[in-house]
Amino acid sequence: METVQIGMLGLGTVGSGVLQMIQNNEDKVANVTGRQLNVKKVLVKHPERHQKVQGGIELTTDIQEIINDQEIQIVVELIGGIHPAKEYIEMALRSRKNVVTANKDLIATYGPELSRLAHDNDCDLMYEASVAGGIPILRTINNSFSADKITEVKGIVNGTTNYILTQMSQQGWSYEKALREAQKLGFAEADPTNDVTGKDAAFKMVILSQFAFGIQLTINDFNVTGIDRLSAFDVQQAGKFGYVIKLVGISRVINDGVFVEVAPVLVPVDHPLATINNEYNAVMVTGQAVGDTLFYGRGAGGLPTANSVLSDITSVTKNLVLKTNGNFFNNYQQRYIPATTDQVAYPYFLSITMPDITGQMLKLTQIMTEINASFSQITQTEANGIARIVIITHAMSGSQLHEFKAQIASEPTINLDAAYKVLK
Ligand SMILES: NC(=O)C1=CN([C@@H]2O[C@H](COP(=O)(O)OP(=O)(O)OC[C@H]3O[C@@H](n4cnc5c(N)ncnc54)[C@H](OP(=O)(O)O)[C@@H]3O)[C@@H](O)[C@H]2O)C=CC1
Ligand SMILES: N[C@@H](CC=O)C(=O)O
Ligand code: NA
Repeated sequence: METVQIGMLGLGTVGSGVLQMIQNNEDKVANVTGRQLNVKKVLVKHPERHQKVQGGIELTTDIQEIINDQEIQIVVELIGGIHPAKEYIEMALRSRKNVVTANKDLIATYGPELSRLAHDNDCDLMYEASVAGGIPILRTINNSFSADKITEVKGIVNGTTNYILTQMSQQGWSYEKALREAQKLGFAEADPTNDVTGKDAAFKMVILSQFAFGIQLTINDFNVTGIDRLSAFDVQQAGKFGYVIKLVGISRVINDGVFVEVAPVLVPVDHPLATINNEYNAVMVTGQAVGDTLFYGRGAGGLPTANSVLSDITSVTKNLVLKTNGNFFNNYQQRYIPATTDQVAYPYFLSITMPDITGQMLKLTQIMTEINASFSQITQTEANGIARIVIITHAMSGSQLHEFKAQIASEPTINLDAAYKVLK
């Protein structure tokens, strides 16, 4: 049987998982593709850390060793970040090597440009692992929703933050302890800033929006809020109202436009997304014909992510056999029109502090009345002369919320500490 030679860039959490899977599952891959897979060379930064690597694999710190190797037909990029991953992928594609990557930062930022370069060189560029780790979501949207009109894609697409929120609420762990553990388990990015600030989830929503709606956008086109400023008080209060707070990405068609956001939102305890815990992710895709569908699985971790990388490697291998490399991974294209804030309506959870003195509550009620918004539920707790008011509103538009924030900002004694959407 012929062998397909692979060059891998990076041998961390995901790279090690890919190596393990290729070595353990070679029979099945050979059965499915008619080819043997062999990892010939691996690019690393610190070769001294990888001395135990077996199977005749050559370690290198020089990318040219892989680019100039005529036998290597597939380059698997698992370094992460924009540079030098982008330059390495470009070099590989220009040398007519197919590329598989798990790099959402890069694909969300330069995906269309790199896909064009791949196409121009008759190469594949596939990135199933870039969204929701082990959940096979991109190929599913591409293949199985090819005719249905998708109206919404929403879900939990960052494993690290979902792990942190779960441990904080179920084990009472501090934010710092939960983050440290997520790093130890290999869920977090090398620098976890993008995880906790919502940027990693935002990259994934950019890619999901490309597949679901055909639109090209960047993370600068929509609001992104992470969990780094979420207070334990708000998590507790949400619980008392019957909600859990999850970091959710939403991409939703409204009239002719698309509304996209990543933020902590209140999810009713009986909603499917409320039951997604730890590093698990879930993506809910709603189609006009099919209605709601839900895809669930591990969103981070070596082996689950490696499974998605291997699904791309086997697809590329099948294309090599059939000589059909060079098609776009996603070829749905539509113009992107952002939905305007007055079109987007949700109930809100508003967390407010004010001095515990007469007249304050009246002011708050007057502001709500002036902007034509109303309360659905409200609680007040007090400590040290400060009243903490938590409100769940009826649905209000983004413009009403904006006006509410402006009016509260002009009241020196009333502070709006948090405003989160509430899912229905
Ligand atoms: N971890 C996860 O659960 C998931 C990760 N991803 C994505 O997969 C990719 C890899 O992530 P992960 O495995 O966690 O990352 P790690 O930090 O665990 O591994 C990165 C690897 O890349 C190597 N590397 C880094 N910089 C360079 C460089 N300049 N030149 C050569 N080698 C370099 C490192 O080498 P050395 O070991 O020698 O230092 C290391 O082996 C990222 O894009 C990430 O976003 C996607 C889904 C899930
Ligand atoms: N850091 C990411 C890894 C997968 O994409 C996450 O926690 O989801
Ligand atoms: Na995936």
